[in-house]
Amino acid sequence: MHPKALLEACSELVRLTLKFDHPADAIVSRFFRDHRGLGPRERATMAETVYTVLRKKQLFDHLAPSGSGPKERRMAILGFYGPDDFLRSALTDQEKNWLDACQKVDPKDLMERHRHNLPEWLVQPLKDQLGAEFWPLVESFNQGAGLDLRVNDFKAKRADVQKSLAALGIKAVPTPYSPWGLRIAGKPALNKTEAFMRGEFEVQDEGSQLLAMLLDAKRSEMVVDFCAGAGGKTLAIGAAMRSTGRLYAFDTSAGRLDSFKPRQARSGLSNVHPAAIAHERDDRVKRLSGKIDRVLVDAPCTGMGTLRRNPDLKWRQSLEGVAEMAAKQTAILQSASKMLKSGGRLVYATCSVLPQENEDIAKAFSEANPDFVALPVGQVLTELKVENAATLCAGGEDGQAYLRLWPHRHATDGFFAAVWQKK
Ligand SMILES: C[S@@+](CC[C@H](N)C(=O)[O-])C[C@H]1O[C@@H](n2cnc3c(N)ncnc32)[C@H](O)[C@@H]1O
Repeated sequence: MHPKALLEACSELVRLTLKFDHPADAIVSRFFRDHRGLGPRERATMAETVYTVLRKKQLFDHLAPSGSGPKERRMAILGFYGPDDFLRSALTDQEKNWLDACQKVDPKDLMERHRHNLPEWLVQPLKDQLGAEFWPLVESFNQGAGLDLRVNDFKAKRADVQKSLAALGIKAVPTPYSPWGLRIAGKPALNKTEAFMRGEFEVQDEGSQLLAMLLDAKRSEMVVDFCAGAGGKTLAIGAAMRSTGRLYAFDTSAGRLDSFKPRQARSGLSNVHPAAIAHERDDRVKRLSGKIDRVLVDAPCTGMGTLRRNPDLKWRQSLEGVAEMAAKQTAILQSASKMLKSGGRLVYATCSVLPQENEDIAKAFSEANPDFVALPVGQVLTELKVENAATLCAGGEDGQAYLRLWPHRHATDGFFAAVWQKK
């Protein structure tokens, strides 16, 4: 594609995503579906350009007014993902001069908000938790996420999947904490590989794998994945149960559960029972009251731990949104906990880094439910033989109360988990 046409296409996609009326990944996928003639390289340039604009929006909003032409074009120029000379061949002389001036700006001369590119309401809670580590976190949010796989150990061994990928020239190394994980170099296409089609692995962040591990589901148990979505963690739990017992995958979104079907078929698991529920007090939930061994609540959340992948979320969320989410999380956790039998395990998890969705919810649950004993996550992970478990945790007197994963520390998304046992 001619550089001018590619820059135009990037500008159009930037215009569409900056409306913030739908998630950026959905807008990008739809655009590519509607423009089937775009090749893989053009798609990669366009997607990365859009994501750079979303990551650095505050800085680009600051630099754009000194340029000319439509704003989305100026944003696309600033965020363009590709060689500088290729970009410049698409620009007018005026634009080239403006870009020169922008590229000469010394970051040290910028205001803090133009360097961290985060909404104000998100800055203080992060600084309060991280202190000087706030800037390494900002850096990692701007770098994009890596690619992790979870080997389906019901079907294959991690070392064998690693070998079969190596035979295709795909470099994979074991993840540091999850015994099921492989970390892939680069972003190779994996879903056409035979190992994938045989159901030997799924793409899953190492952090998500650790959340599923915390449930520690065993053969022949009755288990509920309360917010199963497209079933990423359901598959990990079902494999841990060796396809025995009963694993209910609940979600209020029938559409998400539908996307689980092909994944379940590949996985070879026959113990999973997906079911759409109307809300957390659905009759299906009530019927299981006191009957379940383990419940995972992978709660809907603001996704503020996933800004490496979903940078648009920070612009589509607000403090009011966080408060609404917290009310929903409290209600879901309370309702889901009713299903547990005596001695059963409850895991509450989010992919948020905000205490309002994490520690605050967990503490309030513990206070309101004295029949649930909080288990220190550091101890649970150590029992599961996860290496350096203590470094994955925070909170409580010894810093071991909760799972607390951070992109800049653990190379995972930001995750939280709390674990309880019902008396
Ligand atoms: C964080 S996502 C789950 C991701 C999923 N566990 C996975 O590993 O792929 C949260 C899910 O909660 C679902 N949800 C929202 N409200 C719910 C409710 N009241 N009861 C059950 N699920 C709900 C959403 O549809 C969404 O799929």
